[in-house]
Amino acid sequence: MKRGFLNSAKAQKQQLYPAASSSHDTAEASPPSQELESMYKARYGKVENRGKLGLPEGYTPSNIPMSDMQPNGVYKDHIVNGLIFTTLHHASDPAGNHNTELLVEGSTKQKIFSTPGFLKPVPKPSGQPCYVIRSTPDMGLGCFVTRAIEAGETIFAERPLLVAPRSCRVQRGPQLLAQYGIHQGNLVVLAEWEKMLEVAVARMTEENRKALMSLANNHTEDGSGPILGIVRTNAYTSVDIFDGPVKLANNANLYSAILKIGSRLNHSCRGNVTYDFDLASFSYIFKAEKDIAAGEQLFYSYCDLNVPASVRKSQLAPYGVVCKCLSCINATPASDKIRTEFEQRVKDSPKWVTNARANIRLALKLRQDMIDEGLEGTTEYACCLQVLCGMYMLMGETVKFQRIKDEFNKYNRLAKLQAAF
Ligand SMILES: C[S@@+](CC[C@H](N)C(=O)[O-])C[C@H]1O[C@@H](n2cnc3c(N)ncnc32)[C@H](O)[C@@H]1O
Repeated sequence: MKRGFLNSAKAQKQQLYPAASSSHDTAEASPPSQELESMYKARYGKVENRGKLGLPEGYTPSNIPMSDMQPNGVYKDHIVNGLIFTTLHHASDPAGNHNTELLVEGSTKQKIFSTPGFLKPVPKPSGQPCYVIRSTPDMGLGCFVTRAIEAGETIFAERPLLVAPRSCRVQRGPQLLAQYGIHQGNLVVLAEWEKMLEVAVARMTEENRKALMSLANNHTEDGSGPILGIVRTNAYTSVDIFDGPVKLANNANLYSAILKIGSRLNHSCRGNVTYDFDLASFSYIFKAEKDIAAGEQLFYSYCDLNVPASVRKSQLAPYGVVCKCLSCINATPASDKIRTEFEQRVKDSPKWVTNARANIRLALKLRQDMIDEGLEGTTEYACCLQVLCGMYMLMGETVKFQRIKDEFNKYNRLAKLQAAF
């Protein structure tokens, strides 16, 4: 999936805890070469078929030890290759089926565990569960809502099943590549990383292990083991959790999170769901970004929204997704122009307010274009409504003002803009 899979610009939100020794934002930095050498980046998405090339003769995968189990049924922490196997466990869940298995650097574990209020309960949506996972005709399993949902409503929230580094942190990675050559060396690195993931998965409760192992796997032909294949098909890149003080280029020090429900969300370029990660409860919170009718499928965009259909197609291709959303099947040069220009048009729109009567058409056209492209869930759409409200207010059009204001209030539940009316 795009965005790591979920790796697009939209998902690149600010981290929720500050960089330890940096007063400024998490500008991307280049990793020191030694650090880069010690990690091997597995490409997410569907990678090439490596044909019949197998593991090198004479290579035997490392044996990674397990730790002892504590009386509460949770395995003790232990360190292998500079990473800690640890379990997020909440006393209120003795069965442990809301546990998260973490495979993290020690300093990262410390940052996570020292988050103020950690570990809060997972936020509960109001009312009964309102989603179901079921088959789709052409996308495998998907997640559907069982009742009408309003824009801004929380649909579900969950802790990840597993959080592990995005890159394969194996011991002697560069040496393995040098010893076995780039192709077989890569296979060895993938096999070594699988061994680490095997231990993380062995530490899970049976229910969580089953949930993880039943997720989709597109990486069956590239040398990934069964767990790494699932991780690479289903991972949300956790932009809030990273090693060291700053995020490194190419996501090298970020983490992947695998979710039981969230990893069942299929892609659409006209998505209806967005998510936030809350570090204090260590949970992903999924919210409707549009009104969703009972029975509709939930979709999240794996690709960038502000690019033409051809670019979206190429961003999605590595993930085995051929998008058949209305915006893709009905794409025209005009719809591509809307996609590539809507952000700039929204940026320009506050200028229109000074001459509201002359410019109201521009604002109405912008709103309609965004609706046509299914972009109502974007912050830009709420900005556009805010501008329209300002224009109608200045024009003394109270009925129209009220109608757009009601719509603005709905979409602003997620956008959280400061409204001046
Ligand atoms: C994270 S999984 C989503 C859930 C998955 N459908 C399942 O059965 O568990 C991602 C995979 O779902 C499939 N998928 C997602 N969106 C799709 C779409 N719009 N069209 C076709 N397949 C899609 C692709 O195989 C993709 O690699």
